[in-house]
Amino acid sequence: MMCYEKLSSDRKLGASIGPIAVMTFPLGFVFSRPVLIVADPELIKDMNIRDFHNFVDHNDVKSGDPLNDRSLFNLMGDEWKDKYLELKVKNGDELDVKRAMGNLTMDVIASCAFGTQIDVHNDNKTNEFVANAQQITSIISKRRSQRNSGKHRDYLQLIINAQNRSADNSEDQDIDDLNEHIFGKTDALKYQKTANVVITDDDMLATSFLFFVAGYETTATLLSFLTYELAINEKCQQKLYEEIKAFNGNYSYESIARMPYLEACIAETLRLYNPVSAVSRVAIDDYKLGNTGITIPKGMIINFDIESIHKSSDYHPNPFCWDPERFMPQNRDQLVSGTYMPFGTGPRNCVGMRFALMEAKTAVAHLITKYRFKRTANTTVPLKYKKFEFLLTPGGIHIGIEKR
Ligand code: HEM
Repeated sequence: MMCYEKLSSDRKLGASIGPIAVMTFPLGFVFSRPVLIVADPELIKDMNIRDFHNFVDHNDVKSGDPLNDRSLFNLMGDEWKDKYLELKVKNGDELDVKRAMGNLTMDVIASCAFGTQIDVHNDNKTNEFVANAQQITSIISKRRSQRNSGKHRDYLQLIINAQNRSADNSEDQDIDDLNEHIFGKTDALKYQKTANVVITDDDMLATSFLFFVAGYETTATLLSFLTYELAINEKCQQKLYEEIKAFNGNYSYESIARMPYLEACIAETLRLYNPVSAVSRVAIDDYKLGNTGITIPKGMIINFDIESIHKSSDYHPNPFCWDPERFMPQNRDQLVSGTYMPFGTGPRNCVGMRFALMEAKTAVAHLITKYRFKRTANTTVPLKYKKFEFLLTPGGIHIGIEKR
């Protein structure tokens, strides 16, 4: 098993400062406001679950552009809660791994979020969606430039029209009644009918944009790091292959849920290579920070330092070692509660978590059935990272691939 120090120097910060720190300029300031860094699992749990009501919002990074300001990430307080529920309810050659996985996750997000069938790998020159997405979704920028020109002729307009119709359309009522007949009445449905949430065109654009940005790169990164680890850890790859092969190509939702080693490989990859190193909140009111004697003033920005906790030997023995065994059912009782949160924690954690996990597991099941990944002379061990990226980004992952 390979074990080595993988943090790039700019991500080592939290690990070296202890569980709580107010950082000084320039590192600990966001737009001239001081930031409290918290890397204590108990405090993070308290603040994100028990006292969530005081830390509902992310740091306000409003720019005046509705595409940014109306995205789920930037909604505040009750507005966020309404939107959140809405989404919950609807809700042999060498391989350049990062590129291949990016192609795959772009196909998936284009299909699931935008209802558009594309094939990035084979059609990246002529396909309009791909061409636009490569410049960060010009579907949306095109719309922005045509803001006052009435209705648009694109997929987003279809969704907006459908939503507007549903307010007074009896067909939707029929679907709800049918569901109630089969499953019985639910509070969620009652809430949906009375909440009277208004979704504007800007809300839909912002959400589409965020789903693309949040759903494409993160999952591509997870798949890239996992493929890399499988290539350099042959025994783990073989164990995974044998587990998946036993399902004879049946990778239904139910089958995927019965693959503990696949689950463990993904969980361990998200521990060691969590794409999002920290998440932030803003204190709605003054707040006593556990038994530290510190009171956080209203309006202070807090950064929950996920990276330090994932890499702390206090919680994860041999933290720089990629070892899926720690997430196998028989070993899970050794995990310390609250020390694993690649998707954040509490009511405002990642809304796309289940989608991302199912996408990644299904992709790996299909890939590993057909291909074997191998370390080559060009495979960089240990990996190098790009600095100052928002997500943890490898400098380049090159591995060998051969048909089984
Ligand atoms: C491996 C894949 C992914 C990882 C590691 C990840 C991680 C995260 C994290 C850490 C947050 C911040 C949570 C917090 O503030 O507590 C977040 C938020 C979010 N993610 Fe993900 N994510 C992934 C995939 C996705 C996908 C596939 C989608 C959508 C299709 C998505 C949509 C979102 C949205 C909309 C938010 C903002 C939620 C809010 O503010 O209420 N993510 N994600």
